[in-house]
Amino acid sequence: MDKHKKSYTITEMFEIAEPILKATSDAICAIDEKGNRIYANALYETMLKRGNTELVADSKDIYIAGNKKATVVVYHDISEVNRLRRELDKLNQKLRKVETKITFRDIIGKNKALQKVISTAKVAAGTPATIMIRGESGTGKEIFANAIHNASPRRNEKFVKINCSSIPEELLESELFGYKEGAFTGAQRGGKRGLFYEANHGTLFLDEIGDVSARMQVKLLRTLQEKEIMPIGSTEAISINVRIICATNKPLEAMLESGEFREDLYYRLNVFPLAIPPLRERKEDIADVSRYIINKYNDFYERNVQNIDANVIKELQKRDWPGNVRELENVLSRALINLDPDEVNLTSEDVRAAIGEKTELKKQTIEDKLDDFPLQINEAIKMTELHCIKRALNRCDGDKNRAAVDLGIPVRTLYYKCKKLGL
Ligand SMILES: Nc1ncnc2c1ncn2[C@@H]1O[C@H](COP(=O)(O)OP(=O)(O)OP(=O)(O)O)[C@@H](O)[C@H]1O
Repeated sequence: MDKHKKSYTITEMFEIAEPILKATSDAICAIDEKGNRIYANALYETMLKRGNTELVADSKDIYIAGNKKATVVVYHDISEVNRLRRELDKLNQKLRKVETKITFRDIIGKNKALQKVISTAKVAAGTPATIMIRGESGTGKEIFANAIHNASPRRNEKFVKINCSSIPEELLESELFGYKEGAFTGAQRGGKRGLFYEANHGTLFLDEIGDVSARMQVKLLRTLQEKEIMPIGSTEAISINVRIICATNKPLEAMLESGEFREDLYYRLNVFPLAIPPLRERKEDIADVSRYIINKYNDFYERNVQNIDANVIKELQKRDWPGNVRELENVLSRALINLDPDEVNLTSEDVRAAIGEKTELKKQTIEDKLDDFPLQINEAIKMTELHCIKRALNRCDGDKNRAAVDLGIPVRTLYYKCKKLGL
């Protein structure tokens, strides 16, 4: 032992260590061998006074020259850790519900036409045939596609979905078929597997199939005929085994007439047609669907609605629901969010308020968008013209004759405007 080393009393030791003990985020106190408190840091006072704090404590005895001189107790505040743990548990519960596979039992409605579609879909699920689902937006095309996949022999393989209308043509091609490394500038290293490849042995759901361009229709037809894909920039075809389910809200038969949709592709896709009726044609289902939605979202929004007033259903049945079940789901979700967490009744006032909120919101977004327009009228008109013309040309695959008809202007005016706007 170092003879020159000064020996300290336990109290002096705490005084020396004070700056360190003060800097920690734990509450610390020390008790001498007689049980008297000889030290407590500032946090000790505040943390132990806060009644609801969740704490865990550790203690250690301190010996000097073999004699026990004090016991130090360290308290950790674990309320934040516990809060996060509870949050995580809740999220995990929600996630488990979301991950639960969608089945035909999730498609609610006793309406005869809907029940007929469900039974046809069940038969189709057992076959490898291509299925074409028709129906307005929000009628349940995607849940049907999911339920079919989960009832099919491919249920343990992947279900891959792509919305063909939300992606520009060049991107759609690489998304679907993939590309080889170096196929084009900006192509990622190692290339990219397309969704057809991803869905191999499983199901590929091509949503909004009526919106694919003429060129992509040719590529899709070739893929379905040959059962192989050719990634962009590659010379080697890859065999694939994919079940196709597609959906659209477009009048495909009229598009065949006008030449916008290929007949050969139509017949390849339309092997098992399923047409989902809109909600306004099955208003008798609104009660069951609403109850299902409330049950589904009660947990999600941490609400506790147990009763739906009879007037609510009457009120809901009066509407035509152009956005179908999705719109009904949005209205009921908003009504739930606005309720008190303990409220057990959903009244027609709650629903009316939620419907009203929606119209207000819609108005606001349009106004907001207009707020971003240039102040100068000429500039604003130019911007609108540019937007309308681009949209029409896109929809008509660059065909100016058809675009001019859609825009309601002579084709010569369209040529002139395109030149002026630099298109
Ligand atoms: N019969 C039904 N029973 C229960 N929920 C339904 C039913 N139909 C639709 N839904 C729900 O409505 C919402 C919209 O359904 P989905 O996305 O399948 O419609 P969609 O026809 O594919 O819409 P879009 O054409 O806009 O892509 C989803 O949350 C879905 O779960």
